[in-house]
Amino acid sequence: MTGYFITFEGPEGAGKTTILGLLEKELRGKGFDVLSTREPGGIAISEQIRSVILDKKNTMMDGRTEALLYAAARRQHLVEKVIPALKQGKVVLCDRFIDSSLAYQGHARGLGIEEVLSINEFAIAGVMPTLTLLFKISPEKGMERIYKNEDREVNRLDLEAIDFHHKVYEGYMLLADRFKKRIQVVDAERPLNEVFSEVTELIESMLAK
Ligand SMILES: Nc1ncnc2c1ncn2[C@@H]1O[C@H](COP(=O)(O)OP(=O)(O)OP(=O)(O)O)[C@@H](O)[C@H]1O
Ligand SMILES: Cc1cn([C@H]2C[C@H](O)[C@@H](COP(=O)(O)O)O2)c(=O)[nH]c1=O
Repeated sequence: MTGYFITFEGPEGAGKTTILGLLEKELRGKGFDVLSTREPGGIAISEQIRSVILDKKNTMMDGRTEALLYAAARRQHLVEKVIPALKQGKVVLCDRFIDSSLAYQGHARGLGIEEVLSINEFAIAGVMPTLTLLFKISPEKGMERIYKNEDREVNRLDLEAIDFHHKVYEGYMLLADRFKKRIQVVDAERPLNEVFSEVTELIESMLAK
C-alpha cells in the first residue's frame, strides 16, 4: 500500500478532532489527496455499531462485548474505506484506531492489553498506522474542555468515573513507551496554535522520508 495512514489518539477532549480538521486543510492546500475519517464510524455499518456502543442507555454492556464491537467496527471501516484509500496513495487521517481499544478496553476496562491486542490483530490483519499522534492531556483538563463545548454530545464512555479516565491516560502512556517508533507524543495542554505547529512539523518530516 502506497499511502500514509496517520492516527490521532488520546483521552477525551485532547483536541484530536480539531487538529485533524486543521491538518486536513493544510495538507490539501499543499496538494495532498487526503481522506479524513473516524472510529468508531466512518462508514454506515460502523456508524451503526458506534450508536450501539456509545448509547447512554446501554449501561449493561459487558466489557468484552464492548471490545468486540469496537474491533468489528474497525474491521468494516478498514475494508470499506481505509484500505482502498491507502491503495490509491491517499493520506488517511483517522480520529482514533487500535490504540484506543488498547488504552480504554485493554487497560482502563481491565480486559488486558494483550487480550485486546489479540482480537484486534484478527480485525486489522496487519494494517497498522504509519504514524500515530498521541495527544497528551490530563483527564481533568480534557473533561473540562468537553463540558465547555455545548455542541458535543456526552456519550456513555464520557460518563465513566474519573478513575477510568485516569486509567485511559495511564494506558496511553504505557503504549507510548512500548511503541516508541510509531507513536509520537504531543503535549496537548498548550494553546491550539502551538499544538498545531508541532503536528505540522512532525507530519512534514514523515512525508519527507
Ligand atoms: N489546544 C487547545 N486549547 C484549548 N481548547 C482546545 C484545544 N484544542 C481543542 N480545544 C477545544 O476543546 C474541545 C475538545 O476538542 P476536540 O473535540 O478536538 O477534542 P477530541 O480529542 O477530539 O475529543 P473527543 O475524543 O473526546 O471527542 C473543543 O471545544 C475544542 O475547541
Ligand atoms: C475507537 C475506540 C473508541 N473508544 C472510545 C473513546 C471515546 O470515549 C469514544 C469515541 O468518542 P469520540 O468522541 O469519537 O472520541 O469511544 C474506545 O473505548 N475504544 C475504541 O477502540
